[in-house]
Order: sequence, then structure tokens, then C-alpha cells
Amino acid sequence: MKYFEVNFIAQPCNETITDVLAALTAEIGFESFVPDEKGMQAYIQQSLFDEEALKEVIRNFPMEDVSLSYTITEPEDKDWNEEWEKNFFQPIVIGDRCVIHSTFHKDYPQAEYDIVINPQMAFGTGHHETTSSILGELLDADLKGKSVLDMGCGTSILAILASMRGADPVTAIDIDDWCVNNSRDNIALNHINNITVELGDASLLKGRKPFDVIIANINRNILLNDLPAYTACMHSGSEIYMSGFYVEDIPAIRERGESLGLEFVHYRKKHNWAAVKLIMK
Ligand SMILES: C[S@@+](CC[C@H](N)C(=O)[O-])C[C@H]1O[C@@H](n2cnc3c(N)ncnc32)[C@H](O)[C@@H]1O
Repeated sequence: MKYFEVNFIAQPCNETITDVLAALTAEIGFESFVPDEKGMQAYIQQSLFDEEALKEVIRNFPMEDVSLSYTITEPEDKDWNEEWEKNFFQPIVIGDRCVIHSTFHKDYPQAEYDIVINPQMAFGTGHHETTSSILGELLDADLKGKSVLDMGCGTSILAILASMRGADPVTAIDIDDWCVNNSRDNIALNHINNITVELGDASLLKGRKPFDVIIANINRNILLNDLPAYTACMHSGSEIYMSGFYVEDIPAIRERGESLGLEFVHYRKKHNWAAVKLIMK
């Protein structure tokens, strides 16, 4: 999948300004944000990029006396995570029960669930707040014998933990072919044989049998848009765990869910990133 890198310069620049900029650009499809002392780099899939919407965000930026400019570049479509993966991806332990590491890590803590991930270009090493919050939910959930759908599976880290915790069968879907290929590699690395990986989006769900549990860590706008397709694949008592948005987005997600027959159960937060659990009534 091809991305644009947008390099924002903010004057003045501080953490509040880059946080607000990240929240507003996330609403128009930007996915990852790297703040620095001058501003922020942000990444968006080329197919989602709308420069008019970006100009609108800048024109209506809600903080006074902040000047924002940007340049757009196209990062090479290659395994640009490799350096990061080799140099910075350290093993991580979630909830004292689940360790995530890569094949090149030789020394890592032991835990009840041991997940091997070679992320390449796919999102999902467990380090991001949204992934670790949903991993925490999966560690608490009763998944034995339950059918699980992981929408926006990335590396399939969530699908893999669900399977290790007894979920069966598991379906993992992602819109990005890199993620689908990477998921298949990671599933094999973990010797799992009940996860089916598919390339596509919510339109693949039409006419499917209900899932007992749905996980979707994507972003606010895609979740708001695709939630009707997800709820169409739920039965009374099915659970849905969603993340990829900020705490201030919870009311919008909750309201959308409730209008589709879901009941809000609870949320978790990490550094202002939210994860919610809802149940079909
Ligand atoms: C934030 S990552 C989450 C990855 C992984 N599930 C995790 O929790 O770490 C979101 C993933 O959703 C995928 N995605 C984006 N839009 C999608 C859509 N409309 N339907 C399905 N997947 C989508 C992206 O390619 C990306 O892999």
C-alpha cells in the first residue's frame, strides 16, 4: 500500500499543538504521527489523502496564534520498518501474561502466552497503546470455542492471541496486501492453524454467519462508517472490542453502537488512546 508522508511545521511548536494536530488529521484519515521539536510527520494512505480536507484542518485550527505549514513526500514502498524493527522493536510483556517478541530476539521474558511477530510493514507489535489495550481485553475475555473476527488485523497479533486463548475459528481481514502476507507469515511462525486471513474490508462481511466476538482496531472514521456491517454479523450476546481513536471520540463511537443495538460495557485508556467493549443486546 502506498503512503504519503506529510511534514508539518508548527510555529510555535509544543506537545499540545502536535496532539491537537494529530487528533484532527486522524479524523481525515492520517494513521501514524511522529512529533518532533519543529512539528510532526504524519502518514496517510494515498487513496485516502484529500488535500482540500487538510487545508480545511489548517484553516480552522482551533488554537490561536499558531502558524502551520506542510510539505508532502512519498516514502519508498519498501520494508521501511526493517531498521526500526531490528534496532528498536524490543520484547514487550502485556498484563504479566503475554510476551511479544521477534524471531531475532534471543533473550526475552517467559510468559503464559508467547507470540512471535515479524512485523515488516504491518502495524501490530503490541507497543502501540491501541494494540496493547485490546490485548489486555483479550486476556480478560472468555474466548474458548468462540468464533472471532479481527478486522484491520495488521500483523494479526490480536487474532493470534485470540486463537491461543481458545477462540475457534478465527477470521482476520485487512485492506492492505502487505498486512495479509505478513499475517500469514506470523500465523505460521506461531504454529496456529485455525486463522483464515482475507484481503478486503467490511464489504467482505455481507451475508456471513454471526461472530461471537469482533475486534476492530482501525480508526474513528472507518469504525463509524463500517460499524453497521460489523453489527450485521453479531448475535445477541456477541461482543465487540474497538480501538484506534481517542478518549474524546468515545461518545461518537458509543452513540453509533447504541443506535445499532449495542450496549456499552466499559472503556480503557492509555495516553489518551481509547479501547471500548460493547455487547449486542
Ligand atoms: C491500527 S492498525 C491495527 C493493526 C492490529 N490489529 C493491531 O491491533 O495492532 C489498523 C489496520 O487496519 C487496516 N485497515 C485500514 N482500513 C481498513 C478497512 N476499511 N478495513 C479493514 N482493514 C483496514 C490497516 O491496513 C491496518 O493494518
